[in-house]
Amino acid sequence: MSAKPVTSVLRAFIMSVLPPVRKDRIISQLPKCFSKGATLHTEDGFNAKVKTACQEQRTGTVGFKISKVIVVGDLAVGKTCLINRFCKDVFDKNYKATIGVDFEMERFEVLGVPFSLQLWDTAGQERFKCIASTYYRGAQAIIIVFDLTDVASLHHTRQWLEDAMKENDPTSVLLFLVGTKKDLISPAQYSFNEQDAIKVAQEMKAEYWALSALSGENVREFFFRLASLTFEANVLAELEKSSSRRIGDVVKISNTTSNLYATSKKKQPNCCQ
Ligand SMILES: Nc1nc2c(ncn2[C@@H]2O[C@H](COP(=O)(O)OP(=O)(O)OP(=O)(O)O)[C@@H](O)[C@H]2O)c(=O)[nH]1
Ligand SMILES: [Mg+2]
Repeated sequence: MSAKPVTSVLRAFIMSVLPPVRKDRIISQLPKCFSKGATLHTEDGFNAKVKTACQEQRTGTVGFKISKVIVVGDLAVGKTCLINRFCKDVFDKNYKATIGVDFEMERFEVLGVPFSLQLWDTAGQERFKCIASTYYRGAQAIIIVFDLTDVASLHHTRQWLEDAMKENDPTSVLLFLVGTKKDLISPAQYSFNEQDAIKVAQEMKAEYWALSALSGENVREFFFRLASLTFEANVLAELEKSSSRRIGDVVKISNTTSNLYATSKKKQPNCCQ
């Protein structure tokens, strides 16, 4: 039996048990990057193969998969506030440390295909780090957060990335370096700090964003961009799988054809496998 009827039936079943995707979670165009100096995708629109596959309903299991996204960074940089601003549209000025991990689900519709993200909010406090790190594995995207008003938190992002990468495949995971609390910094100071942040993002091969959970500036734009790029990578992987199944051979293609950083990524050994 071919795979198509099975996936169609499964999709119909899942659609019937899940509530519909919220109207404000529908993505029909690729959202713009924040900075052309540090982006994962230089094209203006979605990959043409991805658009065609969505139109022809050839996205395989993508429509009922849940992509894992982990959020890491120093304590009190604003990870929880960032997730809460996007998922619940709330902001709490009182600091309540995350203990271990927490997670939120967000459902989108991208190019007409349902797509879910599971956002894992991890603890930045040292004493909870070993619990949190047990949840790093299997991420499709990693958000490394720093506080724009605290330069040390930017420097620590390299260590957060290194720890998260021990549990993940560097050839397929998408990286985002996110500076928070933009409302607390003057435009002049921001421009000065941005150069450093972009340099770190380029070294990491991450896409850079600056935002504020307090004002909401760039929060929705950032998550829409993340959802879109993760979706695109999933569809391309699905197309690669189905073409290799058809021709009986494995063809290696990069996650996003226009991924600036894709060619220089090398597979590193995973200590836990
Ligand atoms: N002004 C301002 N304050 C923020 C912003 N984001 C977070 N904060 C404040 O920063 C503090 C820490 O925020 P959290 O989101 O709890 O930090 P966290 O990174 O989740 O901290 P851990 O869970 O301990 O790792 C809180 O007092 C927030 O109100 C922001 O965009 N602007
Ligand atoms: Mg937290």
